[in-house]
Amino acid sequence: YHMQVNQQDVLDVTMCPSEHEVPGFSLFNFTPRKILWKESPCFVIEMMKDLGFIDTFRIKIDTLARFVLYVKKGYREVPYHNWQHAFSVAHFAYLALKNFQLVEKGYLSKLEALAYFVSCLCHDIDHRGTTNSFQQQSNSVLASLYSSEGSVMERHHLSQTICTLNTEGCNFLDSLSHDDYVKCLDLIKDMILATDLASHYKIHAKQLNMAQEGFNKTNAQHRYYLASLLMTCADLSDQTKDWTETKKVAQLIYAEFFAQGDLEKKMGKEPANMMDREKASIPDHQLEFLRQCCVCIFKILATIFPSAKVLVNAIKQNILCWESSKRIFDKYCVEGKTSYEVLTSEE
Ligand SMILES: Cc1nc2ccc(C(=O)NCC(C)C)cc2n2c(-c3cc(OC(C)(C)C)ccc3Cl)nnc12
Ligand SMILES: [Mg+2]
Ligand SMILES: [Zn+2]
Repeated sequence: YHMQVNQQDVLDVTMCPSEHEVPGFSLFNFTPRKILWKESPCFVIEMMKDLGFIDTFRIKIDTLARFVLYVKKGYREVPYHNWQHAFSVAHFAYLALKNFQLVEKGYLSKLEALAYFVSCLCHDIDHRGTTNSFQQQSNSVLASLYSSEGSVMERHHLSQTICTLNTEGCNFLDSLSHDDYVKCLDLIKDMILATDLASHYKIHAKQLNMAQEGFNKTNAQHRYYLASLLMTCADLSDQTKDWTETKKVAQLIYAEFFAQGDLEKKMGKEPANMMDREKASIPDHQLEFLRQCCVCIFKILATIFPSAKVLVNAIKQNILCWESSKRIFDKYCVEGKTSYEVLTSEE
């Protein structure tokens, strides 16, 4: 596991000009996918500087730069679960930390805030563009490693994160006290494992009544539920942006899902409808996912942080857009086009 990151790349990132004042960068409606690939490592450093992590944890910039470059290289060029997804998820963590004032108001400790941002950046490292159930079905190496504990992919993302930290010259956490270091890795473990959809469904009800009871900062369970909620919100943050962004992201997600479905057919398996490019009805599936999964999660967030109401409204706006585009899909699908052809053709 020694992909080379060359010294010049590290220097470029450490010297990145701080005049990265992109208008609206710290607003919820900013779309991080517009940041250039080449410049994204610089923006990660800028965000961490802005969040005060560099000073608080005495982080060496060249070590951090090397870590970020290795993490970026650790992502594969799959349609959705790539570095651009990781960067956009970390950007949402930055927005949440700043706009909800998570540390200032005592919702997260400084260490939890650092763990949250780093977990978002690393939460899908080395994703292959296939689901946990596909790991079992295909008897992948990862399934043999982790299927007894579940959350197969998430355990792999965690292990890749630890490996990257232990790579020569990459451990930017090495100035933390021993206790803080152990605590930080524990938090990263909980946070990355929280991004497994199955884990989310297990604790969703508990997160709901935590929000209704009122978040209690001294309750360790509440702090765990909040950290998990912040991870899933970050992972789904594409859905809180404008319709053009949401539609673009849907094209990427289904490119991945249908590639898996094609693989499953080659393996003689029957893919789920959602993975089958011939059978999937994208608007219906997205409407279900937004109504069943996204809206609920962000409503809980908005119960704790009223300023997150704008995110719920953005998702509701996207639901309306999927409903109106459903009529167009239905018309074209009658003419024999697949859902995906309509999604990728209509401008
Ligand atoms: C736009 C959008 N549509 C989706 C439609 C279906 C599914 C899906 O996995 N269905 C279950 C089947 C595969 C067994 C996920 C979707 N999805 C996610 C997503 C969220 C995840 O997990 C958290 C963050 C915990 C919810 C984990 C992975 C992914 Cl890809 N992100 N955006 C989307
Ligand atoms: Mg994931
Ligand atoms: Zn993700």
